[in-house]
Amino acid sequence: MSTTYNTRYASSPEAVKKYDTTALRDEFLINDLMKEGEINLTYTHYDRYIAGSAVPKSNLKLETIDPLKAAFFLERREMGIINVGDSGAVEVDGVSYSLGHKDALYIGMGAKDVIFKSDDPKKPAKFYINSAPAHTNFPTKKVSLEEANKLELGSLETANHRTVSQMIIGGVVTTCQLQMGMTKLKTGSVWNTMPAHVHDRRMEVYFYLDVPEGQAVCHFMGQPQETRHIWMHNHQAVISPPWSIHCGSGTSNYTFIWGMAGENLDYSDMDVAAITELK
Ligand SMILES: O=C[C@H](O)[C@@H](O)CC(=O)C(=O)O
Ligand SMILES: [Zn+2]
Repeated sequence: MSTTYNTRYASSPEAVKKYDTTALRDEFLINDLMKEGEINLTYTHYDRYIAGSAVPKSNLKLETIDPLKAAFFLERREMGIINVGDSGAVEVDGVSYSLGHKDALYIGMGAKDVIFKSDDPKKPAKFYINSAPAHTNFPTKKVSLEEANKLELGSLETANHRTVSQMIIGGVVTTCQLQMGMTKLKTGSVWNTMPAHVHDRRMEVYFYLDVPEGQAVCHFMGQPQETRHIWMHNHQAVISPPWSIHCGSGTSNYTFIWGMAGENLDYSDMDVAAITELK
């Protein structure tokens, strides 16, 4: 078996108020990503969203997992992939898409064979994977970082100057409900998604990368007036419930991949929490 998974159930905000550090990390932190020679996935009960990784030494074939009750993984799902490692390829029903560092691939519902490959097993590709239920097939498409829709947000004065690259999003690629992109903080800026927001219509998963050796990112979650934090290290992900803020501050600048699914495809559907009101 090259494809393994674990399950995370959904938590209510009332329950989460009482979680200690261990409970919070057990529920929301994904800390088993980017293991060489494996496809490992976390199946969440938040919009049935899946987050995981594939790091091929030799070719890794995506297998279906039990909770899908599907003949093949993408029978009723769509998938987004971003390569955060060295160059590789994803073969979809015999068509090979080469993905360099930070290239993305959207795979539409119905694709039967998905195979992850590294160009050089000594310098493997590291594919970060998100998947959501789908209702129809939209064409598979590669999106490079250059092709992404860019938003320049924040400022150095407020330590949140960053570039959001919307990679898998309407206008760039058509999806059923999946949206993914990458946000890079400029040197000297440490705060992502500040002012923070909730969007109760949509869940989100954050994957932190390019965190320099010896540095870390403190991820904030919870209702705006009941916040909690999770210390995150490079190549860890965190599940963000729809009722929760999701922002972070690092001990240096860093990059992260956000992915979401839910009720609508309107990226700007966010309920911003005033900074002065956070508790
Ligand atoms: O709902 C959108 C997601 O939280 C991210 O796109 C926000 C983000 O990257 C940022 O502001 O830094
Ligand atoms: Zn968000």
